[in-house]
Amino acid sequence: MVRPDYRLLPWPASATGLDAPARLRHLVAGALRTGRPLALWREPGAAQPQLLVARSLEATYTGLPPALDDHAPAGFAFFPFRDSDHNPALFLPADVRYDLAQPEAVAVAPAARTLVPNLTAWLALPTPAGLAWHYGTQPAPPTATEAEYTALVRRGVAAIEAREVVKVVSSRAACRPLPSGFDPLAAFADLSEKYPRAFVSLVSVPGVGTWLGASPEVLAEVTADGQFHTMALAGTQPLVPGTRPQDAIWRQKEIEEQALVARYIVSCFKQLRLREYHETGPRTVAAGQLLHLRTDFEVDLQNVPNAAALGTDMLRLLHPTSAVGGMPKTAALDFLRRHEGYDRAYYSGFLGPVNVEAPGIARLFVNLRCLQVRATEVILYAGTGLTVDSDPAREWQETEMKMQTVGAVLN
Ligand SMILES: C=C(O[C@@H]1C=C(C(=O)O)C=C[C@H]1O)C(=O)O
Repeated sequence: MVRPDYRLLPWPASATGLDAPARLRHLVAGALRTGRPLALWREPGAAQPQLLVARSLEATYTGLPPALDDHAPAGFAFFPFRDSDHNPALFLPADVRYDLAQPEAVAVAPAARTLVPNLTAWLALPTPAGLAWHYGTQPAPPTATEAEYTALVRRGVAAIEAREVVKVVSSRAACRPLPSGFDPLAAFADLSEKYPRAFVSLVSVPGVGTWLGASPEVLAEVTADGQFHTMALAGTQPLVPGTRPQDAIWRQKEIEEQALVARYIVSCFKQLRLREYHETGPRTVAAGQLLHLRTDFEVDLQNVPNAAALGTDMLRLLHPTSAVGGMPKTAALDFLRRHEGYDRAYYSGFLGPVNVEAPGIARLFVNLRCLQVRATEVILYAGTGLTVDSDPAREWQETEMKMQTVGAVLN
């Protein structure tokens, strides 16, 4: 749905022969060529993706997590694990929108009216073959060998045994050569097809880089019918071909790990003095080739005092959740800062549209199962929740499996 104050730019006659994906490529090329940030995403279960182009890099800098109420600005949040000068918190204003479900026109927000002549010129150009993706200016992160990662896991387990933390989620980066002719737009389409229930995203921002992902995890969602939704997702095992998720058997370790995440969410509700919420699960869900335990939490915003602030307040309490940091939060984040040995950047941050479809609709996901595209290499990221029973070799295996979700597009 396009909001009434947007101006609709029809495609010129020269675009008549172009289908919606070709038009998408065309717009992406224009945004990249003119140094503009963009976000392309496909919501879980949706048939078509949507593109948003911000009018300028400067307009995307924001110091805070986005507000989740119907008066808040419309845009796409791209938030790092830890906000810093290297990894700024971004909010791409919804200046130019292209919804592939409505491929006949491009919508331009009132704040970006001055772009109309430039946009009209882009639309009339021939579709370019190569695209100039934005690359990050930070060096590639150090990657951990199996020996280094298992040492980190042992350290984490020791910190749990010493009661410094109850749970900590360690992670690592891995580097692969960029396959020749790698096309992020084709990879995005591939992920959308492979993972129909994931939140599939491709974000490209000057200086920050190009990130591609297929996330299974909702961080905070506010829906058209006035519901707030979040989830506790944790515990991992491979989906054995020919078996059903609901028949999976879980070990005590995963059950406890996931219960901690659920308890953390409940503690956030308690801090906001919210008692009226529905909790469903835990149940087993599939995410690509993996199974996880998931508990869903729903709040009917019609039934709570101060409903307008609830989404915003919850988001600020939730990030980073114990599914990606640990518990207690400060001690776990401190452990990671001291021992993890690399910069997570936007991995395990969050991303998604706020008030884009309509005021009051926001869908933010944890940035998991993602990779960063660089000029000659690709960086994959994955983590694992540690408990006192963690086996280092298994945790390494789990990061390998998690990297295969998005890594499938490199084969
Ligand atoms: C940290 C990741 O995933 C998180 C950790 C999980 C676990 O420890 O079992 C499962 C799902 C996610 O909440 C990741 O995918 O990198």
